[in-house]
Amino acid sequence: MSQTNKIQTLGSTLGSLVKPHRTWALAALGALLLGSAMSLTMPVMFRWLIDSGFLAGENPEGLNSAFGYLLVLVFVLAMASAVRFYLVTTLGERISADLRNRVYSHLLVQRPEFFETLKVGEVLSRLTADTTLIQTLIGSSLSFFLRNSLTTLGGLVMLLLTSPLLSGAVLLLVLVVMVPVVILARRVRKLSRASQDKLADSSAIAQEVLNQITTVQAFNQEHTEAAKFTTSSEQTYRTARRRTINRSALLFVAIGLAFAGLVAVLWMGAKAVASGEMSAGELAQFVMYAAFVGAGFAALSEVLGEFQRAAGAAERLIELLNLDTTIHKQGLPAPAKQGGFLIEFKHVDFAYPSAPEKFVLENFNLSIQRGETLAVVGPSGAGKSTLFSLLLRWYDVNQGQVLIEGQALESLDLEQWRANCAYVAQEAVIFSGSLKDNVRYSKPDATAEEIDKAMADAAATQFVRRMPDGLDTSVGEKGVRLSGGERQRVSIARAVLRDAGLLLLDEATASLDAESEQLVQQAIEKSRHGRTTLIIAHRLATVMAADRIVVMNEGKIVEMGTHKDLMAKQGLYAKLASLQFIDENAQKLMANVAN
Ligand SMILES: Nc1ncnc2c1ncn2[C@@H]1O[C@H](COP(=O)(O)OP(=O)(O)OP(=O)(O)O)[C@@H](O)[C@H]1O
Repeated sequence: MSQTNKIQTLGSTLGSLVKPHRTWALAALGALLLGSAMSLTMPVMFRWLIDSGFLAGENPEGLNSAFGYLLVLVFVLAMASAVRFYLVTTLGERISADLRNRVYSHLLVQRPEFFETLKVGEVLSRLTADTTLIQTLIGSSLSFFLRNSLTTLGGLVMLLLTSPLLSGAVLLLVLVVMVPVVILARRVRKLSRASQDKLADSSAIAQEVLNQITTVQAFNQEHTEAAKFTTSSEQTYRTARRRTINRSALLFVAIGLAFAGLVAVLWMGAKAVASGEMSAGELAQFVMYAAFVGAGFAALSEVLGEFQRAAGAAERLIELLNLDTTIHKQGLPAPAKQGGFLIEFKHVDFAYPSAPEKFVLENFNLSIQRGETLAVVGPSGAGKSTLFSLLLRWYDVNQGQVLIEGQALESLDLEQWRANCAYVAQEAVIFSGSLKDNVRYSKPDATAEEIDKAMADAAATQFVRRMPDGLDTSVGEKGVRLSGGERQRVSIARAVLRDAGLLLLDEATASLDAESEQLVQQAIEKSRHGRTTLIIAHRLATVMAADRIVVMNEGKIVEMGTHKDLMAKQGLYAKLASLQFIDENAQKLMANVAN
């Protein structure tokens, strides 16, 4: 993006953010204008004081009222500044909260592929650090900039009115100061972006490691991980230092040149007073305005650095907000659940967007009847879970179609369609909160009876009874306080509670003991009536209970039929089944030995 485009996008983003709060922003602007006008009036007051005999001690009454006016001026200035500060800072907070909410809502509707390429830590850093920068920009830098621009501009006009010759000298000075400032500011901006990126990298590293802390500790990787983090944060530090060096240089140039010039102007002014070309009051007024202008430019150069950082942050946030990996959502009303759904995969080709060359499904065809329970088996990586990803529309097919009751899945209203699906992931997903919160995640308005029934169906009643606070027991982040099997039962209860027309179970019973598995099996058995159920399973017991079994290998269906048919075929299924039998026999043997 070119520099002008960047400023334009920053401007239009800021504009759209400020728009809903324009009354507030206008009030802030009013207070700012009033404050600046008061500041600019101050030197005139001083000139008047000096020239009307303040120095000579004449006219003591006039002196009293002049100081009285000055006091009023100071009071108005103080009030305007306080009001401006309140309005502007609050506006900054409001807008940064709006922006955070907007970015977060936008993130939540991104396709899963977005999160495959961008690390969660990085996203979080954008959500917090970058929005904070915008807050600083609106809540202080922008007002600082406006205030200083006004006093600088007003000061310049007043300088010209006071003494055109001396003003010429001051303007020359401004030009001399501006050139190095602009060059340095550009460098600061580049380094700012780099520094924010580096910070995001560090937080992405920390996020991943802290999420997997037990594995890190089990493999003694604490030192390696700490070293990785250190390397990353050292890079952040070095970039930040380079930025600070440049900003310091910026300050030196701006302040040094400005004040040196001021001294020169003062010298010229002193000579003018001595020769009677100027009154003492006029010189005082001139010097005050020149100080305004000098300090104004110095302040502007400083705030320019802030702008650059905020522009970097805004650029990244705009990038996020403009991302369009969202799924086209609106569409035809999804068909009503009438004893489940008729689902057809027709000539489906599919490759994950992150590996577009590798087709996970190729010319895949499958019809699933209304109310059918279909088991999907096959070796790891065969493409079983991918079928679920397509049915839940995390991804769309590359070729062919997925039809629901004869309608293309892509044409259906996504929210309505997903409301018809209940899904249990391969790895049970548990949120922090209570057991109850976790179960009713699928149906927030569920009654206590419905929750109890779902828990009972998922064979979870027993373990919940043993919990200190029953259903209100807090499970910890990601459910760390539950065992693997307990987590799985909670996520099954969640799916059962949804009472959806399509139930998708991805190895839902894998971490259950034999008894719980049997109980859940019975629950699935009970709940399969009136809905279409797809079960990905490795265990034979689960598979045998299905109406039909589909055997997949390398993205294709290689066999299909009942357990009996498939065993008779002596193909892949029979092979997988025999391995499973051996496995189960071995387990029984072990159990006998243990007893
Ligand atoms: N997000 C992804 N991006 C790229 N490739 C993926 C992604 N998810 C899965 N794959 C690949 O797609 C293929 C099928 O994966 P899938 O998860 O459907 O297999 P599966 O049959 O469910 O395996 P398992 O029994 O191990 O769960 C695998 O080769 C896998 O590496």
